[in-house]
Amino acid sequence: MSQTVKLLLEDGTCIEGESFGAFTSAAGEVVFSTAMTGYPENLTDPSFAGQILVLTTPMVGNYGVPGEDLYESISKIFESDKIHIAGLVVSYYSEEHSHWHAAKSLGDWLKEYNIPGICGVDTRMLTKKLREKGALLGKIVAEEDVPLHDPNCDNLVAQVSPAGVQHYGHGQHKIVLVDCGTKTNIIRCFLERDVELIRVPWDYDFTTLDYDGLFLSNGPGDPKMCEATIAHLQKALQQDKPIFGICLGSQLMGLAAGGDTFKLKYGHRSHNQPVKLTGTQHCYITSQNHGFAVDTATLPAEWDMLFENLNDGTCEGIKHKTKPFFSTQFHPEAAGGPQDTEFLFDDFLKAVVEYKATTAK
Ligand SMILES: NC(=O)CC[C@H](N)C(=O)O
Repeated sequence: MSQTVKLLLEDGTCIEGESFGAFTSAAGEVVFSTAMTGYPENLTDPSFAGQILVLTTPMVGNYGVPGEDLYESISKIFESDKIHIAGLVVSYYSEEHSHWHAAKSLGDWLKEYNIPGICGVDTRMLTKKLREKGALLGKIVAEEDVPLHDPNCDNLVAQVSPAGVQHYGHGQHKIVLVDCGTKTNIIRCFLERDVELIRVPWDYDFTTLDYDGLFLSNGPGDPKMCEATIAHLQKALQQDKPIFGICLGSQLMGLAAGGDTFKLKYGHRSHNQPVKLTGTQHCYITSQNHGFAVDTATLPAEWDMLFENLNDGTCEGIKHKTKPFFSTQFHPEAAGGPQDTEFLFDDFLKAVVEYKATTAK
C-alpha cells in the first residue's frame, strides 16, 4: 500500500509524492544530478552527506542494488560503507529490478539506512526551479515534521572522515591519502598502480609522516570548514613533494595556496561536464559532484587554472607554475561516469617518480 509524503522547499514549494525507502522525515540541501546511471555509487559517495538528491533521469531503481564484494576490506562496488544522502527524489521508482548483480531493490536498500525516498515527482520541473533559484534547503516530510537545516554550516568532513590511520598495498611509492570523505574508487585507482597507501583522517598531521606524494580526497560541505587540513597543507606546500587533489581536495589546495572558494548557484552534478585543459583546445567529458569552486581570480601569481568548465567558465582544477602540485574539481576516478581522465593518477605518479629521482642520494 502506498503512503503519501511531501517534499517542502524553503521557497514555499510543496510537492506531494509517494514514499519509497524509509517512511521517515529528513531535511537537507536539495541538489540535482542529471546522471542517467550510477545511483549505487552516488548514494554512497560521502560528498553527498546532508543533501537531498533529485535525479532527473526518469526511471530509477530498475537495475536494483548490487551485493557487497570486498577486496582487502575495500568495497569493490560502493563508494563507501553506507548511504550518505539525506533523502532521494525521483520521478518513476521501479521496485521491480533486473540485473545479474542485483541483490536487493533500491527501496529496501534505503530502508536499511533509514533514508526516505519520494517518487512520482516531476524532477525535471523541480530541477528547472533549482537552476533558476539555486540549490534550496528542503525536507521530505512523512508523519513527523522536521526543521529545515543547512548542512553547509556543519563540519560534515569531520563526520565522514575515518577515526584512525589505515595502510593498503605494497607498491614502491608511499602516498598519503588525506581522507575527507574519500570515494573508494580513488583507493582502487591507487591500488591498481605501484602504490603503498597511508589513509589518514582529515585533521591528521601528515607532515610528520615519511611519504613520497600527498593526495587530498573529495568530501562533503563547505571546504572552509576544514581548517586543520588547510593548516597542514600549507606546510606541505612549502616542500616540493608532489600533491594531487580531487574535488574538495582541489578546493583545499586553492585555500591553502591563499586563494578563495565560493558557492556555485546550483553546482555541477552529472556525468557529462565538459572541461578544457588550459593552453590547449582539448576537451574532456567528466564526472562531477560539487557545489563550491575555487575563485580563479583570487589565485596567487604562482598558480594557474588547470582546467576550465566549458558550460560556465568556472575553475575545474589548479596547478602550481613550478612545483608538482595540481588538482581537479571533477572526478578522474569517475564511479560513475566517464573514465577518460584517469590518466591523471599516472601523471601524479610520474611526478612522484621524478621527485624521488631528484632527491635520491
Ligand atoms: N565531491 C566533492 O568533493 C565536493 C566538494 C564540496 N563539498 C562541494 O560540494 O563543492
